[in-house]
Amino acid sequence: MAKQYDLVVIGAGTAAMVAAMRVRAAGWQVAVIDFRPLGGTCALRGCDPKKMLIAGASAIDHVQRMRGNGVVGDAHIDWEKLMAFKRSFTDPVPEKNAQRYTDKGIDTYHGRARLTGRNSLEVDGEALDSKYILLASGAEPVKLNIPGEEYLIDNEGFLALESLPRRIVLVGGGYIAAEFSHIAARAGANVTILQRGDRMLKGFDADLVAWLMEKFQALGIDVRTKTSVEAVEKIGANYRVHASTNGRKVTIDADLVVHAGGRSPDLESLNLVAAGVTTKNGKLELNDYLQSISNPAIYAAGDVAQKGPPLTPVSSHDAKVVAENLLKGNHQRPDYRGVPSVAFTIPPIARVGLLEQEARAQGLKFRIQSEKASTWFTARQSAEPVYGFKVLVEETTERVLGAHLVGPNADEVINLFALAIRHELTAQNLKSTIFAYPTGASDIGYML
Ligand SMILES: Cc1cc2nc3c(=O)[nH]c(=O)nc-3n(C[C@H](O)[C@H](O)[C@H](O)COP(=O)(O)OP(=O)(O)OC[C@H]3O[C@@H](n4cnc5c(N)ncnc54)[C@H](O)[C@@H]3O)c2cc1C
Ligand SMILES: NC(=O)c1ccc[n+]([C@@H]2O[C@H](COP(=O)([O-])OP(=O)(O)OC[C@H]3O[C@@H](n4cnc5c(N)ncnc54)[C@H](O)[C@@H]3O)[C@@H](O)[C@H]2O)c1
Repeated sequence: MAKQYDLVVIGAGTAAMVAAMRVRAAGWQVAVIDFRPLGGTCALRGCDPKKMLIAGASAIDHVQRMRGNGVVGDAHIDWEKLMAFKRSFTDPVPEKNAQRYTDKGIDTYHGRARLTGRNSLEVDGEALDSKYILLASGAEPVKLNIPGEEYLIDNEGFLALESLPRRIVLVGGGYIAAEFSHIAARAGANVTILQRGDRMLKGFDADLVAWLMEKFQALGIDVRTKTSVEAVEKIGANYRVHASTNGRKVTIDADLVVHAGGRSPDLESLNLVAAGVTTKNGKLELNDYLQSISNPAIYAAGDVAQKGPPLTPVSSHDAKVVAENLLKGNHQRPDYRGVPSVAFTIPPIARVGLLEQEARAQGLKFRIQSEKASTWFTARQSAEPVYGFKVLVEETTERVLGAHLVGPNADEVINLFALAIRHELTAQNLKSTIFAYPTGASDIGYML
């Protein structure tokens, strides 16, 4: 007979952990399933390991910026040891997660879950029945549908490299290409980015991205935009990447080719049809409560839901909403106002709220304060000329509509703008706040 649960969660990442813990705390019988080690993308293959490597790359960058300013001597990355530093965080994650689930009385299953009916699924030959099922299965690298696709490694492979090849090609020009290129270049690799779009980091403000590109150039990262990768060929131990740029064919030789061409949920492997869960244009059809419109027993949260931006804090927020709705009936809707996003280049670039073109498209009346602030004290004291901002303030209400930052502290200061947007603070509220000096936040008053 199938084992019975109140909630079975497919996936064991951020969304799964948050939802499972909350529902279990109310006494429900809960299970989580993952075919990978417990922990999810962020902790094992994304945000956290990436940031451990960025720590090494940042140290190199800081030394290089301060060279000639009182810092002497060389610093370089020992990739093997930097990887060991990364593993000091990632290796214990699955065991710690397993322990947390066990301590709370949540069952864990290892294997790929497939839905078998409206309230049932199977994992590794074992049948489970559940009153509710939460899809928290995240996203996977998209199929590029190019010959030689099998030669590319993805984020998981890159973040586990035991040695760093000399010539690296990144396919795509979004978050992953930006971050991985900054790590690899500072560790001594020759990096080429092949980006189909006409610029990198299309989710960020175009002016600020242009300022950041100076850093890519200084690092010797070869960024080729309007360049679409069409095939990857294996030649001996190496690769030849075939691309087209403005109709012209080009080839680039590499020791490693990395997939940075986008991620989307793998809905197919879930066998949604068996559970009567409908999709539209590659997305689950969900109501405002993150519940399937065709099967009320099924909810979704995080990257797989594709309701908010595919970021860790959004997965966590979705999961809290779903847990509330499961425990007390549908009453909470996700609220994605003021979700900040950072690409952890060195220096970082950040955004929250609306881009300039989005605010214009909405017909909003707003003023823009923007400056490349290379001469400001924040830039000077960190010897980092890439520093600038663009802030949009609504004319009638004085609300902050959007904030865009690049340079030192952008990854932290953006959170203050997020606070302002989410809680509808005015520009004057921010301006009149007394921030510690000299910190990144103490520049905010001059950005409004
Ligand atoms: C390289 C990289 C860097 C990133 N950096 C950041 C960052 O700095 N900040 C940020 O906010 N976000 C970042 N992200 C995004 C962030 O990692 C994700 O938004 C977040 O982890 C999604 O969490 P989730 O719980 O929705 O899914 P996941 O954490 O992806 O968990 C889903 C789990 O489901 C499992 N699964 C899938 N299908 C099945 C199945 N059929 N059966 C069983 N298990 C299944 C998968 O193995 C996976 O472990 C990054 C992503 C990547 C790839
Ligand atoms: N710091 C962060 O928050 C962070 C970091 C990494 C990843 N992520 C998450 O992971 C997701 C995936 O990141 P990503 O960088 O892979 O995707 P992305 O969507 O940011 O960028 C992918 C880019 O690849 C290009 N591309 C696709 N196919 C191509 C081809 N054949 N040739 C050339 N270019 C091609 C696309 O035009 C696009 O600009 C992001 O949406 C983000 O939410 C977040």
